[in-house]
Amino acid sequence: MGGIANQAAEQTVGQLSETELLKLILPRLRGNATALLGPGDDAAILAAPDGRTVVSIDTQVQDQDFRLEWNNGYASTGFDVGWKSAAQNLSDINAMGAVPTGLVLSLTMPPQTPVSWVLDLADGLSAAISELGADRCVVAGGDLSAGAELVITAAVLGDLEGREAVRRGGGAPGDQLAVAGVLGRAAAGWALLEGSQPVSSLDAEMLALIDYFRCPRPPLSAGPMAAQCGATAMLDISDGLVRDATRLAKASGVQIDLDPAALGAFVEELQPAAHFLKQDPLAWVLGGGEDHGLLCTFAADTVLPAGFTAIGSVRSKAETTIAGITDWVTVAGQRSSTVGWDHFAD
Ligand SMILES: Nc1ncnc2c1ncn2[C@@H]1O[C@H](COP(=O)(O)OP(=O)(O)O)[C@@H](O)[C@H]1O
Ligand SMILES: Cc1ncc(C[n+]2csc(CCOP(=O)(O)OP(=O)(O)O)c2C)c(N)n1
Ligand SMILES: [Mg+2]
Repeated sequence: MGGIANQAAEQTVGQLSETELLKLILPRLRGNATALLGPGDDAAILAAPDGRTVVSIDTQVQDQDFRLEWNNGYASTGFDVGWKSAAQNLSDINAMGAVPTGLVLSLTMPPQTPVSWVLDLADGLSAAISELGADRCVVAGGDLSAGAELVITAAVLGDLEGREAVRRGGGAPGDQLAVAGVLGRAAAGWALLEGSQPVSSLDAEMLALIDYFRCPRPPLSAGPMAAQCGATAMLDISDGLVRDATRLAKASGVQIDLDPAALGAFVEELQPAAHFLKQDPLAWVLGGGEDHGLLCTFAADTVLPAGFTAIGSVRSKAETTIAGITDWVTVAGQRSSTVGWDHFAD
């Protein structure tokens, strides 16, 4: 069987039937006894012990979210894209205070895609689910199609385990603003990939930043823990700290001021890469998406759970507006020059 699989791995997806391709992919997708019915029928069946189901979906499109050839010579592997697909989806479940229970995967591929690239994608997806600690998450099924470019979509389900979900709109004046996970590393990695210095010339520290862009590590236990500790609002940072903090501020009707001193450790570790690329590391920390950290507000008297760092304050929108501050999010009271990622903006 291994011999046949190896032979197929040298082929392109256009040389196989859907059934043959699925036969190769399915054993690599993480299965789990918690699925009442896994891949193979018209739909899968998962248990929903809480009675409520949390659901989210995220897509990656070739040349919009990853490149098969980056400017610095690196080629995104199937593993990278599979890992990120899982990570970005699991992160949205985490950000509600829930635990991922199931994921479905849709792959649109040009016929010339190597089978080995797709199998690598299945391995990356499964590795992220395991290594990030989504122990209850099963890959329940998916879909295959052909198209002009690679499009990878995953939808994920989650279980609140009896907790209340933490939404974006519960932040209140006087709350502490805190973050779990990292800020700016994926943006630095992305800048290196788009830069003109060949990947072969980068040192280990810079390669580690590219690794973080390729395979982000959302802090998956932090969401349920924050929910348990009474987080008043929460979301994951996918499009950049300032943009996502603005979403939280608008939903909560509050004004957020970020403390640059509290962001210092995140900025500091990016200094060598920033120096190398002649870019501003604070812009990566404020505007960089794709790290999938968690941004939370907690009441002033809440002891921050392990893994969270205070990075700013939450004020009354009405009061700050009267004081002449029009922005939902400021940095040390000033307008941020960095806004973050938007697929439809330039
Ligand atoms: N095409 C769509 N149809 C319906 N709802 C959408 C669509 N795109 C985004 N949304 C919803 O808008 C909200 C914001 O989306 P998005 O910014 O992608 O969330 P996130 O950054 O958490 O992944 C989410 O609740 C999402 O479900
Ligand atoms: C080729 C390429 N260009 C640009 C980017 C940068 N980028 C793409 S999506 C994104 C933000 C997060 O993705 P999105 O689909 O908005 O996730 P969501 O907010 O829906 O979770 C960023 C910073 C990239 N990863 N690859
Ligand atoms: Mg999100």
